[in-house]
Amino acid sequence: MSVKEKGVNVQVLLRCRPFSDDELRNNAPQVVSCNEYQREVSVSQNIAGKHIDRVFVFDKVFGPNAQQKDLYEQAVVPIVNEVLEGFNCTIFAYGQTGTGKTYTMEGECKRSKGGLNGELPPEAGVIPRAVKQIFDTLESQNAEYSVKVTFLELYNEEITDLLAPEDLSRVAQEDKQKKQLPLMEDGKGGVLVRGLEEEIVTSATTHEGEELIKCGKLNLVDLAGSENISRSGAREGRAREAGEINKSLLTLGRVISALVEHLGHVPYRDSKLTRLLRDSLGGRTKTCIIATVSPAVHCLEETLSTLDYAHRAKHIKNKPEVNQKMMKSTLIKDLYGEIERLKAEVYAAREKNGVYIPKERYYQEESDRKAMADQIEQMGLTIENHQKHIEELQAKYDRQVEQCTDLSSKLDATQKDLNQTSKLLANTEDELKQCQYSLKERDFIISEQKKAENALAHQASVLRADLEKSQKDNASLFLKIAREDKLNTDNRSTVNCFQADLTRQLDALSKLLAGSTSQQSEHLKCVEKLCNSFFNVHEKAADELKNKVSASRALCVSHFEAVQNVVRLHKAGSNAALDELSALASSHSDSIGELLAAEAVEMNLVFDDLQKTLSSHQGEVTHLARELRQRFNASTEHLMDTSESLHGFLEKLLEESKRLGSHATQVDEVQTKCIADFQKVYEEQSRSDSEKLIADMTTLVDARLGDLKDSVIGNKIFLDGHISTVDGITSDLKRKWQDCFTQTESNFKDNADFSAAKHCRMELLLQKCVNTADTALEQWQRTQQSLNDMGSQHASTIASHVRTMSESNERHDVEIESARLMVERDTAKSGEDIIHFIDGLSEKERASVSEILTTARAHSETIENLQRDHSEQATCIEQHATDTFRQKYMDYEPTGSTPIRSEPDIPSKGTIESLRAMPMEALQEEFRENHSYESFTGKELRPSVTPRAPLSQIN
Ligand SMILES: Nc1ncnc2c1ncn2[C@@H]1O[C@H](COP(=O)(O)OP(=O)(O)OP(=O)(O)O)[C@@H](O)[C@H]1O
Repeated sequence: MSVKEKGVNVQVLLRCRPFSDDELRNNAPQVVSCNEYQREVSVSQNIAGKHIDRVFVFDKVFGPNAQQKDLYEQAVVPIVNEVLEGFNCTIFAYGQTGTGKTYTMEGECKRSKGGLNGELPPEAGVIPRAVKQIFDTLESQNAEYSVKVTFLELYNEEITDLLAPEDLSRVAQEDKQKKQLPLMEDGKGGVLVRGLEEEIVTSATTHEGEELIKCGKLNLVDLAGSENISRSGAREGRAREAGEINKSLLTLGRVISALVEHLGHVPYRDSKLTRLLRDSLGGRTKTCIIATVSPAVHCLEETLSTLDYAHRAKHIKNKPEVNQKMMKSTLIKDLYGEIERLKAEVYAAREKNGVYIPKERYYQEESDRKAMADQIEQMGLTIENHQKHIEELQAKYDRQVEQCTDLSSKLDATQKDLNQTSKLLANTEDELKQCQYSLKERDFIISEQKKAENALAHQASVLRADLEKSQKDNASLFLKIAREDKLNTDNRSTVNCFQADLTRQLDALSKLLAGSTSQQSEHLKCVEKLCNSFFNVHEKAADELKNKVSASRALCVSHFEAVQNVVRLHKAGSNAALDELSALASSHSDSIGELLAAEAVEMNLVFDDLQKTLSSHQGEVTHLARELRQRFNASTEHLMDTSESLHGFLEKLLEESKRLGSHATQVDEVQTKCIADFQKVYEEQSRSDSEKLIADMTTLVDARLGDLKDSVIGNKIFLDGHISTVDGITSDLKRKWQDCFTQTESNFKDNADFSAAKHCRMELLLQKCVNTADTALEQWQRTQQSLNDMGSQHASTIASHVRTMSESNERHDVEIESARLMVERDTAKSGEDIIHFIDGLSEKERASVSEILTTARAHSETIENLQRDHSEQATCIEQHATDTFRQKYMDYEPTGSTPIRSEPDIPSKGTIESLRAMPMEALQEEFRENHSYESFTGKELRPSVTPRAPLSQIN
């Protein structure tokens, strides 16, 4: 497998800063020590009185004494070279606040003066050095190049362009929103910051030669402090800031975990930082993390956390690729495209007629917009329906109002008619009263006449008695009193005069009576006519009234029915609306429930995931601890084995030494034997060969043998010494080994204790995490339950409300119905009452009118009778008086006895005149004085039905 396929691990460097002045002043103990050669960082800890060291190995380690230049040359130069080769590279600093991230990345150029010949000051950090290297290299290559720089700040999840023109950066705080730059997918799996200022730093003169263009990118990132948010002093106002920073760093941690553990889903999208660094973490960029720590004890916890974090990040594998080299023409084409796009953007920005948003958000917003449009359409339809309904109701209401107005105008007209009729009735009643008054007046006059007639009759009878007495006296004196003839003649003439006078009077009376009677008859006729006309008018008015009342009743009924229909419609409408509301509420509640259920499922998944992760972590930690222990045990065993094998080896060595000793002895023996054999052979040969030569040879051999013997002995002595030395060394080694073994064993035990303690601690932490997750789950379930309860409560409240409303509608309907029935009944009753009343009134009037007519007729008859009787009586009186006078005065014979002259008591003319009835006007005057018209009531006006006696007895 090639490197490209396998991937390259993220390079992790560790830099520990020197003690700060404060820390030095406070004599802060050192807990971090760096071994740059071994690339190790060890952290000393004292846990429960035990001293424990933790060691981390990184790709490179820079201790407190490491200079900026050292770090740059050892770690960054190769990276910048790779950038110049066409790779994309990222260097980011990670660590607690105040541990030197900015110092490492930027350095302290401002404080320090630059060196000669454009040399950077020794305090200059990675960024200025990298920039210088890039330009130096490009210049030295004498190549055509172009360098662009972008400088952005990611703060509170908001990206700000630090290269934006100054006037823009000076805008008010509220305008800052506009300046925030959106992060967008570039469509090639990467991200770009839309609208980020690109500064072209410098460009060498153009050389038309090479057609291929290399392109490399270097990202230099200075992260925020990695410490706990609670300790960063983030309170209240800064909570969001802390939260957002924390979110970025937490997401970065999660991304690293996901990459290290090869999880399927890497949550790059959860923060802008991870979106920006996406290609640097598990992508095609070469990445170098510079972890910075403090040596002081008070930062221990954060230091350990940073070390753990950085150590984990070591396992991230990136697959760096050289950026595609492109043809100049293609690049120019691309650049033209880019220019066009930028032009469009500038135009849109200038005209403010364009908006740029991420694709996902666009699609999301598009779908939201569609859903909202549908909803709005539906709502529009509902509103339209409601509007129509309202319009219908309004039209009905208007019609009802119109009908009501019509009815009220009709009612007014009827009222007016009724008033007129009432007036007419009152007038007619007045006229009737007047008539009745006149009748009474006439009755009174007639009774007065009767009284006068009676008085006259009485006077006439008195007169007759006196006359009879006088006639008797005169008859007795007739004879004697001749002289009284003259007187008698006078008497007769007086009587004749009286008779004539009486006749004249009676004639006048008769004439008066006849006139009065005819006047009365005329009057009565007039009354009758009036009564008839009144009756007709009244009947007509009553009929009309009756019709009007019936019509008004029918109208009322129809009106009530219409109202009831409206009410029914309204009720149906409101019931439908209420049903709709209820359905809507329940659907809302259902949708909330569904949403919650969906959310719950998702949350449960998340929690399950979390729990699984935690339990897998727990299992892994346990496994790790077990493995660690096993490894400890294995290494202990291995050590034991090694020591035993070393023992065996040493013993073998001893044995070998001993064997060497015995071998030397054997050699010695063999040598001795060999010498003896040689001597023997020599002696045998010496007997046969030249003696001198043999003697010489013998001497030589002897000497040689002596030498050999000496050397063998020396060898043996040396070997013995060597064996004893080896023996000493071995036993020494054995002892030392024993010591070392004991020491290692105790170390292992310590380590095992430490790891057990850590294991316990981790288990505790994991348990806490699990508990937290459980609590969160419970909390979530409780929230869900309460939300569900709330939803159903809400729905039931709405339903009960709807029920109450519909019940009240029903009640209202029933009430309206009963009211309608009651009104209808009352109206019918009152109409009938009116009709009955009018009928009764008409009946009464008819009766009274007929009674009037009867009375008038009787009256007229009586008057006629009176007139007839009167004329008969008058004739009779006249006749009787004439007969009586003629008889008395012609048949008178003297008796011879002259009675005593007596003066007849003849009423005087004045007396007789006083008996005359008063003139009509005087009688009317008297009647009116005694009976005022105002106090006059119809009941008293019943005319006397007893016919008055005619003036029959006057004479
Ligand atoms: N290696 C170093 N050698 C000398 N001084 C250092 C070193 N590292 C850091 N310092 C000093 O420590 C102080 C804090 O460093 P710096 O501001 O770079 O920390 P930081 O991690 O960037 O903090 P923050 O997260 O708040 O930005 C500075 O005064 C800096 O000069």
